[in-house]
Amino acid sequence: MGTRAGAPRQDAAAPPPSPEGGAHAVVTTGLTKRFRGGQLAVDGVGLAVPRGSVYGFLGPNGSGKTTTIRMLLGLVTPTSGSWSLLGAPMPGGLARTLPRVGALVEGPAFYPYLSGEANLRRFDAADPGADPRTARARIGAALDRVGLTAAAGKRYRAYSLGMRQRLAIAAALLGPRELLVLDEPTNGLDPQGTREVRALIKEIAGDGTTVFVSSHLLGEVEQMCGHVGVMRAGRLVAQGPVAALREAGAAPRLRVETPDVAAAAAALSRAGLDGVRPGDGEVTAHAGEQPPERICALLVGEGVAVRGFGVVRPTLEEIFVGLTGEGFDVEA
Ligand SMILES: Nc1ncnc2c1ncn2[C@@H]1O[C@H](COP(=O)(O)OP(=O)(O)OP(=O)(O)O)[C@@H](O)[C@H]1O
Repeated sequence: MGTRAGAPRQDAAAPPPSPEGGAHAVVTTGLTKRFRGGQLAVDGVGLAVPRGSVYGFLGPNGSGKTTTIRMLLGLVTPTSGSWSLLGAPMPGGLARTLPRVGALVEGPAFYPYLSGEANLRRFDAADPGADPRTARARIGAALDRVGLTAAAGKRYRAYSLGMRQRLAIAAALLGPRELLVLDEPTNGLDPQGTREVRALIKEIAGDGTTVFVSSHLLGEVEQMCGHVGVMRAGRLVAQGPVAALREAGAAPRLRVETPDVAAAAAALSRAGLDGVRPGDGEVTAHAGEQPPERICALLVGEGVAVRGFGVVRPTLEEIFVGLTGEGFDVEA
């Protein structure tokens, strides 16, 4: 989609160096929202979003992602807790900080009969903080950033789903942004549109912008994000680099295929292995410190018919299902 390839250009997404330091673009402490009526939507969430990261905010529908995002942007008042954006404590710093934050929470309503460019002009004109004198350059840069320069004059209704969503992201990039917050940006897109948006997010992150992106799709987060925060029923149940979560959650297990399930399970327990789980024609257990070949020899020595033997690591999906207690949609 892009015309990137290193050519110098005015880039709406490239942030200027931030005067406010700090290793994190977003920090929350005990962020909580209880709606009138008693619903505890977000419960003591402590986010730490490293600057420059693509941070996937992952959780099933209804787990509190949108409410958290709305609190970050000052659209919903937290019941308790505190937060900062780009190093500035909120909500006091909202007016000063929000111009450096692009957000796509509920997609902007675009006019079908206007071109993409004309839609952005209207959108920009409605922003009291946007300087009309620089509108043309900023709109041009945003369209370029999302790869819509060639289609700028085309009517919105003729845009594909992916182009429509890229235009919505362009609307969030009408100024230099240090942080881009996207709530389920690929929801409702076809596979091609999903690929376009995912590639765009990676490009924007490549410019140095921190991207905070929510999703209920594990596969999507795995493909796009270096960091992840996992929500379950309003609580943040895990957070960190994807690789570290994978490593921490992926304690290797021994898997023994055998018709003698009960005998194999008993032998593994006697050998001191934890987490022995008999299954259908197989037994698994935590691999522990003992060399697998010794365990295998021990099983054979005890007369267990070993048909297959191996060390397996849980997939990322299995780790997250363990964390959230429910299945994730892994399609992306
Ligand atoms: N304005 C509101 N008033 C009362 N309850 C609400 C309100 N907004 C959200 N909730 C509830 O808070 C919980 C969290 O919703 P939220 O939209 O934040 O979750 P989510 O993870 O973003 O899910 P989804 O992707 O489906 O929007 C849900 O149970 C929802 O019904």
